[in-house]
Amino acid sequence: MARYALLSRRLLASRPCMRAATRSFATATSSTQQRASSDYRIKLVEVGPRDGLQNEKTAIPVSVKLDLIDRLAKTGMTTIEAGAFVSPKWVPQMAGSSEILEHLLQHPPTSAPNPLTYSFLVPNLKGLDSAVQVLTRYPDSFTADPLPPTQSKPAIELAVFAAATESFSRANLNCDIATSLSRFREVIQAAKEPPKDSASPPLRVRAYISVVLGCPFEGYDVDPHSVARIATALLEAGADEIALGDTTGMGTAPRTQELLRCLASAGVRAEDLAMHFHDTYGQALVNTAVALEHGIRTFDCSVAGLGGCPYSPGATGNVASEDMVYFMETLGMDTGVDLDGLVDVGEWISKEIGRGYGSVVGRAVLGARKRKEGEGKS
Ligand SMILES: CC(C)(COP(=O)([O-])OP(=O)([O-])OC[C@H]1O[C@@H](n2cnc3c(N)ncnc32)[C@H](O)[C@@H]1OP(=O)([O-])[O-])[C@@H](O)C(=O)NCCC(=O)NCCSC(=O)C[C@@](C)(O)CC(=O)[O-]
Repeated sequence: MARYALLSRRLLASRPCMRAATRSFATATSSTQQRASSDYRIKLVEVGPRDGLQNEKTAIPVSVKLDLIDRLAKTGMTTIEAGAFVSPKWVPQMAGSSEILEHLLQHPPTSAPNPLTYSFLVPNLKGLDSAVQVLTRYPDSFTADPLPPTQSKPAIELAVFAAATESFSRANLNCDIATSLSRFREVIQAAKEPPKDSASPPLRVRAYISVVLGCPFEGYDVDPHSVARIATALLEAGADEIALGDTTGMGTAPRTQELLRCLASAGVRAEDLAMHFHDTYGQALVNTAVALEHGIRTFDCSVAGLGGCPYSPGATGNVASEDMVYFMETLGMDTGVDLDGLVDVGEWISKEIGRGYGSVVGRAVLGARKRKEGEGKS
């Protein structure tokens, strides 16, 4: 009963937003007046330090991860996924996440141009407990909501991660979807309603749903209605945002559209959604365009196109942040991110972890810089 009451409330509340969603982004221009409108403002979630690095085979020192986070913050990125409180047996690369959180709280951002949020994955109460142990040692060093950069205090956000198929849920979380949802309900409730004597404020919780457009084990036919049911369950549990993960990069424009229409019919508002596209088949920006048309304004991306889930065989990196920023800015959307600075970070981290530079835009910007230098010399 409560579920239906909540759904109908969401459905009614979603009307203005759905009208905005149908307005075409193709008419966007970069005039100051239009860019000031929130419809043209894009929130990018930089997942490089977590999703970008979790699948790397050689151990990356915490100092490099911290350097990466710091450099990304300076480009204007407002939300940075900084680590994951998951089992180190499952994902060894995320083992230093407590250290990372502790360092970020001890060293507040001093030169980030925008309010900053650091996000951390938690798969269960044990992960939440590990995060809270650090947070309670520094109760005055963070907030739940982003503050102006002058306040030099980051916001901390947590993220749970469900899956749209049973096979992926078992591979990634070692449990079925129903069990994962009941665990996440507990995590979300504990994060949002900390005990009265706790030093931690209620925290914002994002909820991922992986493999929404294709599963490495079950193929392309992921039922959008199942995704809508899981999204609704997570929102009803108190999640602040649903991040739809095209983990395998199998998503196409028509199927992205079908999925988003199905979610809208189920009463899930565009403003409660974020898109997390991997670029395995080069469709991430096309699918991003479809999501923009649906009114979605929050997008995940990873510097230098790093990334991949260890439990999604064959999937490659997230859409590169450099490509995303360039794409958005050419549409007249405002990301608040300095593309040149981002390319410097992308080039640096690629060298640091011994990979080729995986951003098409990044390589083009570097090429243009080189040509300009050549012209200057001749
Ligand atoms: C959920 C579990 C832990 C279940 O794994 P399990 O083996 O069923 O857990 P368990 O409760 O039976 O515990 C087994 C051991 O793990 C420990 N343990 C248990 N929980 C934790 C914890 N939080 N932190 C640290 N240690 C933990 C626990 O203490 C115990 O240790 P032992 O007694 O053997 O020494 C495991 O499956 C896991 O860690 N999975 C995470 C996998 C992962 O991180 N995947 C990548 C992130 S998701 C992703 O990339 C997709 C995304 C978000 O980017 C979106 C997209 O692209 O789709």
